[in-house]
Amino acid sequence: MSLRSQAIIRFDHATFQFPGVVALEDVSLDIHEGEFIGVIGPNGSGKTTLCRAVLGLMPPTSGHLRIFDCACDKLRCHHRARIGYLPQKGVVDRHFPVTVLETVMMGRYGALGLFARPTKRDRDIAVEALAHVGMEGHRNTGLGQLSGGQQQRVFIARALAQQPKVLLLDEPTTGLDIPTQHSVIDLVQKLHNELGLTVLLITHDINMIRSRVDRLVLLKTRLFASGPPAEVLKPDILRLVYGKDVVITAHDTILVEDYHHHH
Ligand SMILES: Nc1ncnc2c1ncn2[C@@H]1O[C@H](COP(=O)(O)OP(=O)(O)OP(=O)(O)O)[C@@H](O)[C@H]1O
Repeated sequence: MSLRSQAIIRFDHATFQFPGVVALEDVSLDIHEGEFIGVIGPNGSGKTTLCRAVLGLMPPTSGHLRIFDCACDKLRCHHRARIGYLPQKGVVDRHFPVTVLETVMMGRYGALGLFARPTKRDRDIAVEALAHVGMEGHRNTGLGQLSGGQQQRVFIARALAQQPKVLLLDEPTTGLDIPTQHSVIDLVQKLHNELGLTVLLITHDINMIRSRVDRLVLLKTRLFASGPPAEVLKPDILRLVYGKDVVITAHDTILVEDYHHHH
């Protein structure tokens, strides 16, 4: 058995519910070390729930979820600390008084405990994380002074400062212009290749990631399809999941109408 066949995240017939709502049902999914996985699906299909589950914020109501072969029913389980997380982007106040390096140092707090003083080693790890995202020259800049794309790089560095095995990104390109969206995804791909990170990337932008990921996971409350992009992105599968909202152009670009209009 090769190392690669070791599943580091394993959903086994796992169901996740909010009161009165099944958010994800009977999901069985093995995520292997070193995979680059894109998670797609329509509005309300359970993408964020999958993310919350992996972070330990939502235990399964039936079935099992194991992270690094641990059931991790405590949020503070050290296995969960090996998962670097980029939340959906909020708006950063231009005057919020925090520097780039201070932001990245927050990624060390899980390892430090909240009241321990960071050491030189913590600082070195944070600076190295900034170098990985090409922002080491901005360490003393105010976070609010940066462009949206630069802020995303800093938040990715904060996740890297955790020295994670897995990088979990929830809609990392939302609110960015198209060239910046590409540069953020390029960076994620580079980190995957160079650091050997396992990547779980949640996105609605199928075209942006289809040529980059090893595997697509298509959700619609259930795990509807999982496999290489060419196998998942078949017109009949897409029509079943997205219905009349999906248009596939002559150039094979996939357009999903109405995405996020409810937000
Ligand atoms: N806090 C909550 N309380 C109750 N129901 C919720 C809550 N959060 C999500 N849900 C429901 O769970 C289901 C899955 O939602 P989830 O947010 O995981 O989907 P999503 O694919 O991330 O959606 P989107 O693309 O719109 O962000 C939906 O039916 C949603 O209405």
